[in-house]
Amino acid sequence: MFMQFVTGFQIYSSAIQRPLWATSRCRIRTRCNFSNSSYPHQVLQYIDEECGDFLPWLRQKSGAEISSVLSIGKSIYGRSLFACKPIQAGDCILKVPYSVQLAPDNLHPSINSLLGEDVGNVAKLALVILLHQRFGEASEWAPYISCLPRVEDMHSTVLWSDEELKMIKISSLYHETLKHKGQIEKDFSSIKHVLDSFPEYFDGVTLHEFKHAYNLVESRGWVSTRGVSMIPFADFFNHDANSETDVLSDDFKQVSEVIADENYAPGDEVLIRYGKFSNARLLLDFGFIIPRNKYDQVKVEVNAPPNDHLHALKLDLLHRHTTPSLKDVNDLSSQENGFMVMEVKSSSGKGRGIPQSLRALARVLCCTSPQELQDLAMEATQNDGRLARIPLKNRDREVEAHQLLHSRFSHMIENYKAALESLTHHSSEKHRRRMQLARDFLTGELRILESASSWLKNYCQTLKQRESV
Ligand SMILES: C[S@@+](CC[C@H](N)C(=O)[O-])C[C@H]1O[C@@H](n2cnc3c(N)ncnc32)[C@H](O)[C@@H]1O
Repeated sequence: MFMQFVTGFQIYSSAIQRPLWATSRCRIRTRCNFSNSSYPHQVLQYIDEECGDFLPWLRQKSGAEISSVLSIGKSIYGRSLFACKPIQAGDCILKVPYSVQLAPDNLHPSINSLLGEDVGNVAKLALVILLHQRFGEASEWAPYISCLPRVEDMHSTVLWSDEELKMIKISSLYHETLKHKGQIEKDFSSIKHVLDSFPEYFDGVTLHEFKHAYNLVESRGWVSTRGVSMIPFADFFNHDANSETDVLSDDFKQVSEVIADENYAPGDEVLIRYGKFSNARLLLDFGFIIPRNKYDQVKVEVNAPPNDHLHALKLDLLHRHTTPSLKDVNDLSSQENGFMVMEVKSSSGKGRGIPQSLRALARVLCCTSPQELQDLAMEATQNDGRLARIPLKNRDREVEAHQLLHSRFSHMIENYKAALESLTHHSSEKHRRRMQLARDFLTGELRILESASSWLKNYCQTLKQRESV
């Protein structure tokens, strides 16, 4: 649930030897809107006033220079980091010692000792944040805590009301969100007795406040050797799916570092990649989506019809062949009863984006006799053990299998269109923003479904044409 965080000295060493070609890639850059005067003046104009004392405080607390090339500003993504001096690819642009990172071990032992084993690191770190929020100006972390966003400005779906969540009911993200909300509520119940034991610190903490702290951790924390860590300053980086820049951790030197993956001019917003995340994942954990996100994927469910007289045989066959090798090479794996579908770039290409395992399932579901099923089992044994991975010899049946998928996709497309049409104007600013997020999110998933549907339609037509020749 966090941005990916590469740990270990070895990975760190290889990261700074990044090949030079990485610097010439084309990527999205956000520039601040400066006037025409020279850049040092412009950069100074752009410094985020609210964070004026933040970097000097962090420098003093750590006893080390954090960054001499980045300054804190604001972009359309909220608080952001900008180059204030020229940066070359390969430069180390930021170093944050572990000693000034917040982690679950910052929780006082008297509180920690009361927590059960079932309480995870995110909940523990959320408690650390709650504690320092309560201390206010008296907290030694106040300059950092005061820079964290207010709950009203965060839009992760775990913070959406039941009414708002209905807008995305059509997507698997709806159920993912409910599951995640359930986990947060469970964690809150598990720590409630600790909150009650320390009324001087936690008096009146509500589930809503806990959720806020929990989502602060999920949207800004990195998995680390300390479990999960909040890395002040590094968590002002915004996300760009095309960036190759990660936050790296060197356990030997006890420091987190960022190495630039390309050149930046003063005034450029410096962006990193949190991970290769779909929009569902971005919206659940971070509260935003990326239009035309190249890592986007939609969960599609296809079930065996229970009234099929071969139902039991088919399930048995599928069960016997559901081994780890069913995973597709491109990691488009089958997930429980769902399949993750990505955009199919060309309707006349190979159909990359539709998992092979989904097409295999459709081939099995279309069999009408035990003999056909046996033939598939035999073919799998003679090949690599995977079931129905090659087109069926019976071309009609191959068309039928893909028509079955096509009708499933068409049905989903109709439902997505209806869901999009039902999103009507709303008056409150927060709700309007979330409605726009829902609209953009569903539009992205619809685009994927339509691309897969066009490919399936084209595949069936091509097979039929070959048959009639
Ligand atoms: C790690 S914080 C980055 C700093 C943040 N902008 C701030 O104001 O403190 C992650 C949050 O930044 C915002 N964000 C980051 N990248 C974004 C992007 N590409 N588009 C929109 N919002 C983004 C989202 O609100 C996300 O939850």
